[in-house]
Amino acid sequence: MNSLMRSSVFPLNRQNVSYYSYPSTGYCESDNKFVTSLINARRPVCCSIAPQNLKPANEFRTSKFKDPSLNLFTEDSKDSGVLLECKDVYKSFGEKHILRGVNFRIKYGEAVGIIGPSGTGKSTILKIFAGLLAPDKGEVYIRGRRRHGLISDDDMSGLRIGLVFQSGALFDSLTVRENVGFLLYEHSKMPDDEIKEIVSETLAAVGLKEVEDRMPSELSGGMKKRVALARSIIYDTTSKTIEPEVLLYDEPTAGLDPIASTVVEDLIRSVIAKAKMQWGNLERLHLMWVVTHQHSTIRRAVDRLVFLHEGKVVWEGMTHEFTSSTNPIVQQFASGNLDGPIRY
Ligand SMILES: Nc1ncnc2c1ncn2[C@@H]1O[C@H](COP(=O)(O)OP(=O)(O)OP(=O)(O)O)[C@@H](O)[C@H]1O
Repeated sequence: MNSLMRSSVFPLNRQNVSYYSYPSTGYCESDNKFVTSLINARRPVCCSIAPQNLKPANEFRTSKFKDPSLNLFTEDSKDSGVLLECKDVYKSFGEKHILRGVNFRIKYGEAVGIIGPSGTGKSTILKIFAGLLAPDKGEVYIRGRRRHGLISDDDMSGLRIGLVFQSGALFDSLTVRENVGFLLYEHSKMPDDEIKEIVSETLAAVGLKEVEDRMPSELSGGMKKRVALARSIIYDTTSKTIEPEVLLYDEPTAGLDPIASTVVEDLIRSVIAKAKMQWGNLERLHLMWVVTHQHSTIRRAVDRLVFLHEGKVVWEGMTHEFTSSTNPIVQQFASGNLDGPIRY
């Protein structure tokens, strides 16, 4: 199959790419800048394709960047296995002060969930990680290297990040097969037959069969979500590098029935298990970050939780500590009680 970007169904140019690929729900000025940067880089958008040229960690640290301040390190996180660090991060949208001094660290190989009341800024943090939004104040360090602003062509030499949006963000004009196999059609040397087979296997893994030739508009919301998940976990069997190294999921199970949720939760888990089996450790699959409200997802898919409330991290702990926490905010959230510090 020819490149989808050059095909008649997906002719990639500045005028039409955002129509074809930009998530159909919502608009964000900063996201649009990101889209533009990716268009310039001739990369697909909604998969949040991250940088292709991964360098080994030691080489990475000595890389030269246009902005000299990018070479700043946090001394203590440089060699302590910390992959990602947020230091006193603030973000407002107009008069709405969403993040008000967020601090946390995530180590290599962790499966972390971020939870908290609706509208508290969970997706905003995820977008800051992915480079779709820039913090107003504070510092974000990735592998000990300070990042300023958004992902751009110049500083895309960091991690490969796969982001599954809440909306699924499928390419409306491509079939399910083309959506799921997008990266492989565009960037791998795999023959079409093989891609077709892997796409069907990956779809089957998320509980979808015989949907390959459908268009996204012919799918239910839950099916779209699973197609997006399939797209995030499909990988090039001929490549030695992991694509992606960081998986960010925004509400991967919201709107799914309980059984479909379990399928997705186990699948998220299995990405980690697969990396462990294949490479013996998790050093290469760096991080899974899941934004969720679902208790089942908290229990099944992640090891550690970060609780965000009123723009700050108010609790961090292992998943099994969540229900026994004595923190009144966590207790109220876990029980769904109307009385307590969280007010709606
Ligand atoms: N691009 C934007 N422009 C303006 N306001 C925004 C933008 N993105 C988010 N917001 C606002 O910021 C707040 C936090 O949004 P966010 O999506 O991060 O919350 P959340 O914790 O993920 O919520 P939920 O659990 O309901 O998905 C909301 O009030 C939202 O309306």
